[in-house]
Amino acid sequence: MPTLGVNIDHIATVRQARRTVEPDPVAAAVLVELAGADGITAHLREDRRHIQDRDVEILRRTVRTHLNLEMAATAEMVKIALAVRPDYVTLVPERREEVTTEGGLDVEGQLVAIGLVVEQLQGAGIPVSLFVDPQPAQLQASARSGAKFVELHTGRYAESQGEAGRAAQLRQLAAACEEAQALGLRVNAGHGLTYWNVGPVARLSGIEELNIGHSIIARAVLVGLERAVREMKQAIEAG
Ligand SMILES: CC(=O)[C@@H](O)[C@H](O)COP(=O)(O)O
Ligand SMILES: NCC(=O)COP(=O)(O)O
Repeated sequence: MPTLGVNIDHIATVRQARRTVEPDPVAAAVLVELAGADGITAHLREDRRHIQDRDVEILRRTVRTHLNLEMAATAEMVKIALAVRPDYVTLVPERREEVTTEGGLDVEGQLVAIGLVVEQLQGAGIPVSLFVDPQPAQLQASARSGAKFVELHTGRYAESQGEAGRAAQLRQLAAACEEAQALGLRVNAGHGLTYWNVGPVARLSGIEELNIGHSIIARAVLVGLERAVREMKQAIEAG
């Protein structure tokens, strides 16, 4: 059964809508952990559209479970990660004009650059996860990069239409889980997972952690964080 990492980016989205101080993602992380989350994920984007540097610095001092810092593979972000020292880093692709993360990292095409970032972070004792599409070439390149983890991008599964489409995407994710483990990679998964589609992904063999954000925060707006987190844990356990 995978653990649950809650991505609190969109607590910060509400705050940034007025460029004010509330709701505070740091306070949200405390409530999320009290509700039973197994980890906190925060994505410090280069454009700072939601999570701010201050959030990450304080989260490092307050998170009691584990802190996953999502970031682009840039010198600026490496410097921040080496200073903050999250429990692990997930390298994700970023484009300023994107609404949210679109595809996975092109590890195959950027193997040298990504490998250097992996070496810098893991050399400093910070494990690295690579956010990749569930494709053999990307998994093989991820293993060559030296990264400890991959996080399988579940966006295409989440957006798939109809039973046949979902089943096809799930088969691809299952095959990717198997190949990643055979390559010696540890496996997480995330993006676009909801209360309604998380079950089949939670049942895939070998996934250690599901990173879920938008769907939980969207429900929390209506019913509160504690219930939203608890119900996502239940949805994962129900499988
Ligand atoms: C990589 C991924 O799918 C998310 O963790 C990422 O944080 C999405 O970006 P936004 O939170 O800015 O939508
Ligand atoms: N890496 C996936 C993540 O942290 C959350 O993605 P989403 O659930 O907000 O789509």
